[in-house]
Amino acid sequence: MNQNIHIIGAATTFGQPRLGVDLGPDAIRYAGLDKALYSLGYTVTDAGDIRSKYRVNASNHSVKNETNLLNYKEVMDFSLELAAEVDNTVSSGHFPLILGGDHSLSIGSLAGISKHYEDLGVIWYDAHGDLNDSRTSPSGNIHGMPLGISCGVGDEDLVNLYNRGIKVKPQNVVLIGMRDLDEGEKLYIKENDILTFTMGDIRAKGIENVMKEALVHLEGRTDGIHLSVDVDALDPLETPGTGTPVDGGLSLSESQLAMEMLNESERITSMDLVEVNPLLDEKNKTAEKAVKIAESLFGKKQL
Ligand SMILES: NC(=[NH2+])NCCC[C@H](N)C(=O)O
Ligand SMILES: [Mn+2]
Ligand SMILES: [Mn+2]
Repeated sequence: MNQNIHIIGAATTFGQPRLGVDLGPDAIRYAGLDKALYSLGYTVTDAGDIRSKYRVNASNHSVKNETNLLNYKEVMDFSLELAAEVDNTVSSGHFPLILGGDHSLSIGSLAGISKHYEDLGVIWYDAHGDLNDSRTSPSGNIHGMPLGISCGVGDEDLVNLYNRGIKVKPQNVVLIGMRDLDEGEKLYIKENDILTFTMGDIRAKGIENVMKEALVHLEGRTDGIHLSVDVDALDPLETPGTGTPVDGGLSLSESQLAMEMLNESERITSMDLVEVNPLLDEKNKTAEKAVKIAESLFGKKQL
């Protein structure tokens, strides 16, 4: 694992309608992220937050429009800024650890990271596929679209953001924790043969076998792996402070085992940790879980 971690706060809320997810990066910091990483021996720097230049208020946020891409301009501008910061982070040899913020931030993080890899792999640890486009999205919320956009589907300017072309090949993607896929997403997964582990698969095979299969699939075909963790992959009993919770999710201990295995693989080269919304949380419990997940990814062992 890269010993130099650069934390980037991606304080965006425009990808979805619940106010407060832009406070996620500080909630994760206050839950003790940097101390946890220092104790594991890493050098940690923190860029502070990238924050939209657009003011957020209850009435201008997520107003329905005819394109079914809510807050399009806000998401576009934010993504460009984040992509540049992430690109510089990788160029300077650091591991980018991007704290969200809603999941639309992955448009920017993947745009910045993918510049540095021929065949970037992506592990999408989430209840959702985030593979919608404006036609298939039931909500118009762009946080339901970042993986689709990064795979080249949807609005041309978002697809070509920061550097032209597709950022991630669908065959280099693994979905883990799926339990709330929209019809269009299911179709896309089948048509593109995306390796997908639903909660049913995880219950049947166990998380250990799932992670092994995921790593075997990405071995050989990828030259780096980006891990995108949406805290709603975990069960809402574990992580209540998130905007689109779905029952029947992963436990903390399963997630810790998954992260430990990723640490041991030494293949993970960047990470997003997203959708922590402290305004929906109980005493910052969700941010504390996010820190535990990061600790396990960066090598904390139970024994
Ligand atoms: N990153 C997330 N939490 N995404 C939730 C997406 C929910 C739903 N599939 C939608 O597109 O609106
Ligand atoms: Mn999700
Ligand atoms: Mn997500």
